[in-house]
Amino acid sequence: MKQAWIALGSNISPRETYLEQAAQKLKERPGIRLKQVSTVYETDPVGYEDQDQFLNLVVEVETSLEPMELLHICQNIEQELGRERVIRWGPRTVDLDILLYSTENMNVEELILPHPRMHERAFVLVPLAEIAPDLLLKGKQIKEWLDSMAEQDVRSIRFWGTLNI
Ligand SMILES: Nc1ncnc2c1ncn2[C@@H]1O[C@H](COP(=O)(O)OP(=O)(O)OP(=O)(O)O)[C@@H](O)[C@H]1O
Ligand SMILES: Nc1nc2c(c(=O)[nH]1)N=C(CO)CN2
Repeated sequence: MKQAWIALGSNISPRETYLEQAAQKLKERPGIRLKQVSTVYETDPVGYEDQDQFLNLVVEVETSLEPMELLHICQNIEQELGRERVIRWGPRTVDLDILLYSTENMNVEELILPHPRMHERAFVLVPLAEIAPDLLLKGKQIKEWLDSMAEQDVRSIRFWGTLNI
């Protein structure tokens, strides 16, 4: 069994329903156990700013699947929930990004681990620090990555609530 952390995001209504369905689907897939679910945060869009606000959270799973199998499950759930790729970093019903898979380092186009942009995204670090503050990313704890972020970026991540799963 391996541990993995997955970031979920949605900015198309009904955001919380998409997130709940995605988490539920993850939970029901063979080879995946949902171990922890962070609270949900409302966040300003990063990258492509002319779009609605996101709801974001992070989950920890225990899995017998290989990294690429886990990626394909995530992509399959995105498809089932109607995700369309139109604009890079644009609106989405649901997005599931694998942040970390155990201590695995991978660098193929289809799957980069750890996720290459996770350390610069407050919408990832805030929920991840809540469920895994001591987890190491490039030799540094998640709570230390968060401490080194600009205060205004961290303050823009607003507590929203919890998922019903
Ligand atoms: N760690 C990873 N988790 C999920 N997808 C990844 C990862 N590494 C590489 N990819 C690849 O990235 C491609 C683009 O994914 P996606 O459209 O979800 O990007 P995005 O979420 O909009 O942007 P970002 O990658 O910056 O989070 C996918 O085809 C996928 O194969
Ligand atoms: N606030 C926020 N911004 C984003 C998000 C996201 O989940 N939340 N996802 C992106 C691509 O992964 C790009 N920008």
